[in-house]
Amino acid sequence: MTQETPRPAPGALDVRRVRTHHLREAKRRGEKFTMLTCYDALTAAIFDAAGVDSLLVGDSAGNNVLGHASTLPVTVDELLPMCRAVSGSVERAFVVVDLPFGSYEASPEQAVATAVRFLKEGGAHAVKLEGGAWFAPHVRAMVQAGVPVVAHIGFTPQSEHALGGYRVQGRGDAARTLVEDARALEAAGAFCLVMEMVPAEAAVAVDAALEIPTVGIGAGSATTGQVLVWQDMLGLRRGRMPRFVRQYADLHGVVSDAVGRYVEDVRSGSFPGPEHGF
Ligand SMILES: Nc1nc(=O)c2c([nH]1)NC[C@@H]1CN(c3ccc(C(=O)N[C@@H](CCC(=O)O)C(=O)O)cc3)CN21
Ligand SMILES: CC(C)C(=O)C(=O)O
Ligand SMILES: [Mg+2]
Repeated sequence: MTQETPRPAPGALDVRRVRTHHLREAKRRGEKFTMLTCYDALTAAIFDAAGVDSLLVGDSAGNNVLGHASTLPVTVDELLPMCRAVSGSVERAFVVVDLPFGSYEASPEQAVATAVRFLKEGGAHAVKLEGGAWFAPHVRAMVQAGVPVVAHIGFTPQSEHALGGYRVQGRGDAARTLVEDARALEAAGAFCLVMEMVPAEAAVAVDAALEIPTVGIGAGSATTGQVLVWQDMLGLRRGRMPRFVRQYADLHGVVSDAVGRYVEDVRSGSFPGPEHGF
């Protein structure tokens, strides 16, 4: 006796091109979505084809591409070409770019001007900014200009010196402040909200207080989306991993071995072989 496998109803993210309303729809339907950082064309094409729903051209490029100790030195002019490379290499994924430190804080006008550059010159589909309720006017101005905005609260790396280092935010009573900030950012028009390094219970409270989907990094499993820095989850980056990372591959090992063999082969004269010549 054969039984027909029931075909699952297509999910909210079962689409040819991911858009803001699909991410919102995912939350309503209780479905999850994925986000990975991405800074170049080749990884963008791989992640897009592998089914990642959203790519973040993060200012974490400061640490992971440009060789800085933090995200603070990253500029718009550095992030723009990476953004263009990523947005030009995806067919399906939704591309979000970080507004770099110093490129939006001064005024809603400054935020609009920078965001417009990222959509116009970088091909981004949305921008992300770090901070709470005090940036509601900036969010509103960008949304009015036609820019989809992702908010980012909890540990906000651009404020590491103000926050006193890389620490969990929203412990105890501070969870209420996170909820208030999130509500203000949603009311200002943000369509999505990232929470970084907050206790799982605080993330549950924030997510429950919002209509818009939340994305977590070190924020437990209640958020609709999850985001990781790709060099962390694929084991390319050396050093101690943050607690919130699950490592899915050892690219550092793969690349070290391969490059080591190339060096050996050239030194020994075994590469290039006759088949590599003309
Ligand atoms: N490679 C990389 N991964 C990231 O996740 C990341 C960046 N770079 N650059 C920008 C920000 C900075 N972020 C980070 C980086 C490190 C920790 C970290 O080391 N956390 C430790 C200590 C936490 C604590 O002391 O409470 C951890 O174990 O999670 C956290 C957030 C997240 N972002
Ligand atoms: C860690 C994520 C959320 C980020 O902002 C980045 O990669 O820059
Ligand atoms: Mg960032």
